[in-house]
Amino acid sequence: MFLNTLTRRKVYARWTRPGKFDRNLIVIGAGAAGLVSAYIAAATKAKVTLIEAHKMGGDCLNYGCVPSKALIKSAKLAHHIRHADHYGLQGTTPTFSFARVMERVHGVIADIAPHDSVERYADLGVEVLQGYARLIDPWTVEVAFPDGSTQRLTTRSIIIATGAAPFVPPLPGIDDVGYLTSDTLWDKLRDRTEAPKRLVVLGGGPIGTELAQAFARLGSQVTQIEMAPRLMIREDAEVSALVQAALERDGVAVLTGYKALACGVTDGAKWIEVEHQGQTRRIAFDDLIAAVGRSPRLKGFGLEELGIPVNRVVETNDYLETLYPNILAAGDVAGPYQFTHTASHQAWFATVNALFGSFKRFKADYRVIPWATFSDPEVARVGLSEAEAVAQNIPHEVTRYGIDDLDRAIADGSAEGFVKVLTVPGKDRILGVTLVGAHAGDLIAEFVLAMKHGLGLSKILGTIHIYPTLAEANKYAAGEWRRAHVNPALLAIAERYHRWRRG
Ligand SMILES: Cc1cc2nc3c(=O)[nH]c(=O)nc-3n(C[C@H](O)[C@H](O)[C@H](O)COP(=O)(O)OP(=O)(O)OC[C@H]3O[C@@H](n4cnc5c(N)ncnc54)[C@H](O)[C@@H]3O)c2cc1C
Ligand SMILES: NC(=O)c1ccc[n+]([C@@H]2O[C@H](COP(=O)([O-])OP(=O)(O)OC[C@H]3O[C@@H](n4cnc5c(N)ncnc54)[C@H](O)[C@@H]3O)[C@@H](O)[C@H]2O)c1
Repeated sequence: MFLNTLTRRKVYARWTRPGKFDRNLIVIGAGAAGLVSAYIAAATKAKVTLIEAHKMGGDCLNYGCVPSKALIKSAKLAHHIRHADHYGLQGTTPTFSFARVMERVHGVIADIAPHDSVERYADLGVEVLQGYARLIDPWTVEVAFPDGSTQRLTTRSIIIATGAAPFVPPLPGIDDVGYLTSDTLWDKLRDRTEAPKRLVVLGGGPIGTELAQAFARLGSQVTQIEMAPRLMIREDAEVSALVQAALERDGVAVLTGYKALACGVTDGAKWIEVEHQGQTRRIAFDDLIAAVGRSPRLKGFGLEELGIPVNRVVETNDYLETLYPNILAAGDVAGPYQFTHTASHQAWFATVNALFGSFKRFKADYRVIPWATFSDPEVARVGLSEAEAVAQNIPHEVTRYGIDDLDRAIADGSAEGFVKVLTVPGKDRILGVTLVGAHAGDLIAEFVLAMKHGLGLSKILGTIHIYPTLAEANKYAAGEWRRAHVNPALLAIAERYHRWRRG
């Protein structure tokens, strides 16, 4: 669909281009993608307007990364109190008010909110408008303000950064039983003195897995329902197995290969009907969290009227340009990833291409994309997984280091997990890393740097890592690779040399 320049020009033919523009850039949506776009534009002295319909900071700050990680922290502490005997203390059932935990979650959001606030961005030189934006033509955006007034702005370029919203599966009865999503649960559960008693978590992706474990640790009786054969299907099967075992230890009933069919209320009691290998059964619950994926926000702001093609995400080319090269997209709405850090990463390409594309355009670079799921143990990945390498027929070698062997992990009582490194056969060049263990999301940074800058495992092995740290796992993994690649001929010579030296 993205043809030559002539064809591209044709898409503008039905519109009247303004003689001049009020702004260089309008950014729609103030989540990670929009904030970073506006920041870069202002830093390069462009006149930029950022339009947000709801809350500054978008999903990550208000409904996603921030509240979930704050909840996970309280849950981990509850877990440690419960299992304090592992550390020579007396384990006990934690007593707490769930409302206080949620109060802390909201406190954390409030503490971080100034980073993404209207005031901060205004100080940086961004014009921030709080209203709903709609594309009128390729250069005009209309803002509808909460008081009912509207304003039309013209701009040379536009970045669509409208994000994604939780997908709610169309199960019969789901509206009658009521459900929570990541958008609603932080407010709806805010004043509860106790965590939901019987909680169903629908979905075994990162959201479902992080929340299922956190709520179980905070006292909920959790049933997690995933229709795929295993949790966290994008990761290798051994990762899914390890995470499932960890969740089960925390009391989560993990049902994989279970399809949700319907929900209902019988005599005031809520249930969900699931099907597994031809058998159906009902699971009673008090609350249900739908965590079965997030759908990009594509409707209601002019994409249809402008004829901008969408296919689950806004269609963009390598430069993040839509059908109209002056309208670009970044973040969850553009895909293919749905992470805060990929949204910010794309924002750089979208903004630079929007503002300076007439001189030089940059292709969005997806070569080294890391992510982590903040279960306990954490799961972090960069590059290829073993299953992907096999499926794509990519020649590779696998090196493993078991974190159960790591001094610091043993001392910390977190001796679980592994580092798995895929390399080019016979070389130390890294193709991908999967890291499972405490702080895996932090530890993987060294491999991300190595991959990004072409450093092989020998360079990691040759780097001093502080003893005793979890980060030593990376070095030991590199050491495993080295041991498997010693030159036997050289070793034989060394052995003869030592024998000769002994006389
Ligand atoms: C529970 C949960 C946990 C998560 N944890 C992590 C994590 O640990 N790490 C991680 O990297 N990612 C995590 N994510 C994903 C992360 O939150 C998203 O990838 C990220 O927020 C995407 O940023 P974005 O800018 O693309 O979109 P958003 O943050 O969704 O921002 C889009 C903004 O656009 C606004 N908007 C939409 N339409 C209009 C319009 N027409 N006019 C004006 N404004 C509009 C919306 O109100 C919204 O504020 C998590 C998500 C959830 C739900
Ligand atoms: N730590 C992180 O970085 C983090 C944390 C949370 C979310 N996120 C982002 O948010 C995105 C969305 O996360 P998510 O977990 O909601 O979605 P997901 O698409 O990753 O996982 C959803 C899961 O639900 C299952 N499912 C779908 N319909 C179902 C049904 N009817 N019954 C049972 N199971 C069903 C799917 O098989 C899938 O495994 C992720 O892809 C990720 O990019 C990131």
